[in-house]
Amino acid sequence: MKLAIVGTGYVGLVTGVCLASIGHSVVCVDVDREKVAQLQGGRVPFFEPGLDELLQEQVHAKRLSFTIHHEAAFDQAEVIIIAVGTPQGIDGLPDLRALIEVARNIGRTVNHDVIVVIKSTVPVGTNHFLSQIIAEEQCHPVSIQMASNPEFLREGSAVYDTFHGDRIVIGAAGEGVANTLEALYRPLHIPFLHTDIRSAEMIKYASNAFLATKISFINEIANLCERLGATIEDVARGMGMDQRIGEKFLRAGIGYGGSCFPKDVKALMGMAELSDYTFQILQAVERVNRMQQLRLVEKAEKRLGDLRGQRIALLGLSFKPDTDDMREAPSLAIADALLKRGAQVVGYDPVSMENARNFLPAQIELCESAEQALEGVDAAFLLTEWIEFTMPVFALLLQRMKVSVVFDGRNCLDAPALARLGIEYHPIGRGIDAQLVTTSFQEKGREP
Ligand SMILES: NC(=O)c1ccc[n+]([C@@H]2O[C@H](COP(=O)([O-])OP(=O)(O)OC[C@H]3O[C@@H](n4cnc5c(N)ncnc54)[C@H](O)[C@@H]3O)[C@@H](O)[C@H]2O)c1
Ligand SMILES: O=c1ccn([C@@H]2O[C@H](COP(=O)(O)OP(=O)(O)O[C@H]3O[C@H](CO)[C@@H](O)[C@H](O)[C@H]3O)[C@@H](O)[C@H]2O)c(=O)[nH]1
Repeated sequence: MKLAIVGTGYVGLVTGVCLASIGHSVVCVDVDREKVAQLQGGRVPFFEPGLDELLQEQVHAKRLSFTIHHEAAFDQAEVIIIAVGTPQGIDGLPDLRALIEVARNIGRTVNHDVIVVIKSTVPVGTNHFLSQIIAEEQCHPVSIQMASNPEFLREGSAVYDTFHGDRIVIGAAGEGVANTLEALYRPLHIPFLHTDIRSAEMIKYASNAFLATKISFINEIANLCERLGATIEDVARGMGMDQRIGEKFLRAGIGYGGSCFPKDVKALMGMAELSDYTFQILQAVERVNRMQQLRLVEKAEKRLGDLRGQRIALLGLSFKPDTDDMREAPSLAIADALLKRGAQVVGYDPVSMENARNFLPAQIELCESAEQALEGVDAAFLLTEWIEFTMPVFALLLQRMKVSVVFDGRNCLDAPALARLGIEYHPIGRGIDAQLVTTSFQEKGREP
């Protein structure tokens, strides 16, 4: 099938490359000239495991090409997949300007029958809204049919997720459109779910909001484990073994970040508000997440006292491992809170140093290696569970650099190994002194 993909970000590029690899002929278009030039040169403009090799293979096989010209991409395309950004707008709802521009371009340019698929995450009703814009701009008497096909890939495992997704959701008004899209994705052997367009749009937000809820929930349980002398990993394992709960997304830590959860939770609350409905659970999910991002700072203040002048290393800056994406990374809120308290902050990330420079305040010293970042620090904060930090050799590095206190926001370090090396370790959600807990219950006149 001949496809045009609009937007070559994490979603558009991965989708384009993967669809080319199952035999489709794909032209990707983006307004960012520099990005397109890099892609034409065979280079992926961001870090995503496995994408470079696959991209080069598909370009070489002449199934994949890149352009800045919409008309060239749309020419002969049977399906146009839109994957441009929908960042958070001023009112909490997504900013749809890029999508509107693409819809206008489609209306003005397309001179043959086509299916337009919205893959970007968009508020319920956006497909309908965009189809009106296309119709208003339409210059040729052709059939332009819309479909919603939300994307569920995760950054850092985007290629794997595209080939091994749990479901492909196709929201369409007619059977013809749904059948064409099913044929497009059939080689992936992923189960399909056919719905109406609005339900497909809602599935995306409901899924992300539910996952964010799971994270805030387990983080609150972790906070309680600390106070009641339980261990969050054991608790999460015990919960996850119940298949109705499931083991995934129960990792406690310093909260969720990234370009999706924070923005999509806000958007769903915004949609609720516009419908005169208050989404109370999500208000709490957001509040808990904001609080959770600062847990390590609180712990450090409790342990080290006034943080003014104390030198603190932030290890891992991206919002999760295996990506260089810094959007809404917890490291940003943590760096900010430490600076406000007068700490001297240094940072290191194995991959996202270039992006980190653009996102973090200039006062933060960025280092070329973990070793450099750990030089003379009073404490280290582990913020992203990159594999290099979880290797046994990293604990030895901490010892060699004479780091005496470590606050682990991802519970990814080996506590007994650190104890053997004489390093004080503060993870999230592991109650350390159940005796204290008993005392406090008794003080309140209650037997635990
Ligand atoms: N990043 C993810 O993991 C992920 C996963 C699922 C869904 N989503 C959703 O998919 C959408 C895209 O996300 P992303 O992270 O890939 O965004 P991104 O910011 O990485 O990329 C968006 C791309 O669109 C391009 N663009 C903007 N206006 C354009 C136009 N008029 N014509 C052509 N290209 C244009 C930009 O230059 C950019 O390259 C968003 O709605 C997001 O919520 C993202
Ligand atoms: O148990 C967990 C799982 C995740 N996280 C955090 O949650 C955030 C998001 O992680 P993840 O979901 O793995 O990454 P994303 O790339 O943001 O992917 C989410 O957002 C995408 C964009 O909408 C969706 O497509 C994906 O299905 C959805 O998982 C990160 O900060 C993680 O550290 C936790 O704190 N605990």
